[in-house]
Amino acid sequence: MINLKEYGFYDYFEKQINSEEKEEGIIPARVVSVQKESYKIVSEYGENNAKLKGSNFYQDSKYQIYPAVGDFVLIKPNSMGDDIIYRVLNRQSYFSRLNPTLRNNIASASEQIVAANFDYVFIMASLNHDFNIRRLERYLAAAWQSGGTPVVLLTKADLCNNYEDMVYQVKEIAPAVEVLAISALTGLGMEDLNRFLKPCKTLVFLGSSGIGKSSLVNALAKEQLMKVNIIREEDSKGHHTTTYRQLFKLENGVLIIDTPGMRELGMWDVEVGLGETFSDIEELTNQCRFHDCSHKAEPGCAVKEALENGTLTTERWKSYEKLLKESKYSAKKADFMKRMSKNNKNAMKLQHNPKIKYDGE
Ligand SMILES: Nc1nc2c(ncn2[C@@H]2O[C@H](COP(=O)(O)OP(=O)(O)OP(=O)(O)O)[C@@H](O)[C@H]2O)c(=O)[nH]1
Ligand SMILES: [Zn+2]
Repeated sequence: MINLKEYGFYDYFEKQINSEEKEEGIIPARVVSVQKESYKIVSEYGENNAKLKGSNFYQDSKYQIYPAVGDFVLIKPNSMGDDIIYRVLNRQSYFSRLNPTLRNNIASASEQIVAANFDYVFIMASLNHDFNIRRLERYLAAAWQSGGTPVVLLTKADLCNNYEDMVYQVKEIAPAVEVLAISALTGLGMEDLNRFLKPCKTLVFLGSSGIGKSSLVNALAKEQLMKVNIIREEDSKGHHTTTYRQLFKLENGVLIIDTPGMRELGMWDVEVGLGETFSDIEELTNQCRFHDCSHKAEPGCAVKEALENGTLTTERWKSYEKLLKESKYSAKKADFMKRMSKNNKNAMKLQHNPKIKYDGE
């Protein structure tokens, strides 16, 4: 039998289970992967597939909150097949993004949870040429807002001969946050990490691609992550398929959440990315007659003109608009958090109450 405490299940979650549920034989479990509508969970009986109890989740039903990776859920175990998920317990922390299927309609776009119930957010930035303090600020804001505790890891310290300076710079923008320079290659600074690598604690990573996340996890796991992380199973046609666990436990008991959604958040580089990739369009918009041009029907719209004469393709314009919408959404979040974290007390309060919403201020 598995003790769910080893998967981070503690009092905050336990207290949410009511006596009726207990009498009905409903037990807690943690979601380890989500693929469309099929879930993989771990409960005291081990790992199993699970599906939603339809009447509890579908339209107009009691629970509109769907399970995400890292969530604690209540299930009715089923030794013959899929366990049945009854509901999602309140989250202690989470990261979200706009639901990509609804992105084109910003007004009705919903939040999609990409990771839940983590203790630490490892914000990673590599100490090479693209070290960017503004980007770190945004990651910090997002991390505080998530309800997890941020820890900044400056990676590839072996490639930087003044990493102490960089650590100092980061500490200036984040006085309450632990900042560590590490190298997965040489092992530099790795022992300082031990403070955060406690059994039953859950980590997520925030940072762009190539910063050395896999190398770090492999160094922590002391074996190839792939080996730790792979799930082999037979699909309905009897074929062997390979999927990846999105929440997994290292031998030392540390839990790690790694989802495609988290990776996407790491790439969500608000102003910097936008200006760089779409500088031609930004230039065009500056040429519109009205500075607040919506580029729809205004006279003297440079965008409209460029679209008509073909110097700007509709596709490119559409993707710019899409990105702009997203960045407005995340900038709003980041802004709010910046104001909040000016006053550290507020940030702490927020940290313990992730349900405070940036749009409800
Ligand atoms: N010099 C040096 N190189 C490193 C270090 N850690 C990782 N690298 C190199 O950086 C590159 C990217 O490392 P990964 O661990 O794959 O980075 P990642 O963040 O997992 O990248 P994605 O899988 O694309 O998200 C590889 O070539 C690594 O060998 C380090 O501490 N020092
Ligand atoms: Zn215009």
